[in-house]
Amino acid sequence: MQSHNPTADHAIVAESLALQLGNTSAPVSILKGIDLVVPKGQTVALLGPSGSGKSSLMALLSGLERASGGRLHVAGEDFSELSEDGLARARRGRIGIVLQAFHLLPTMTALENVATPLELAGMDSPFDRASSELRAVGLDHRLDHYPSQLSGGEQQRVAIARALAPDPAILFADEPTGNLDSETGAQVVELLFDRRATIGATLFLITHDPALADRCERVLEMADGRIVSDRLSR
Ligand SMILES: Nc1ncnc2c1ncn2[C@@H]1O[C@H](COP(=O)(O)OP(=O)(O)OP(=O)(O)O)[C@@H](O)[C@H]1O
Repeated sequence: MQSHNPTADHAIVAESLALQLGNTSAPVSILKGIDLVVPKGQTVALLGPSGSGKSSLMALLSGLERASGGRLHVAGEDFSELSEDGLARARRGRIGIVLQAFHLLPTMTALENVATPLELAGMDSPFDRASSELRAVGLDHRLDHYPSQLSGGEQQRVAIARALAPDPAILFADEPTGNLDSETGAQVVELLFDRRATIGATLFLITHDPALADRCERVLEMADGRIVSDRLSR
């Protein structure tokens, strides 16, 4: 008989997740036991004061950093069992990440910025796929432009296209509008939610903006390394 694996039904299952930094003689406890279950396809906003641990939690959940303790399953993979290399492989294609600073490679065009990770992940027709995702974010006329030739809003749209082109199970976004003016930020948010809905990815979004948080189905709040509030917003 096949055993039922509850972690496969969820995008994220974290149990007593902990993160300590600093050296062993003077460890600093950054995350102090996070328990969190996120169903597939849910949109989750993470709020909390500066220094409360939001980016650190996202770094663990997205596989950018390893936890110091606890268990973590993400998109059906046991992240707690993986080495750094294993995490990098597990992230590929499963997880998309959009950060406040767009992190595009300056020597590559918009098209190359989106296509190269697809190529590295061994996906078919990376350039066709990249240009179709860039078209979906309204940048078909900017494919051959370098990041320095694009506005902030356009650069963030390239970053969104890069994150979504592999069809990830989970999209993580850390203050994705933090470097944009409010009108451009609002357009980028529309696009992010629209594209996410089209591919059905789970969304995990860090924001300081309560209005943006309310667009998500669920709102978590952190304080001092812990989740202190967890509510459904609609
Ligand atoms: N590499 C590090 N070494 C030591 N302490 C760190 C390190 N990175 C983060 N911290 C500390 O961990 C705590 C949580 O930081 P984190 O960046 O996760 O908070 P945050 O809620 O995302 O803050 P913000 O909203 O300002 O981005 C902070 O007290 C920070 O100083």
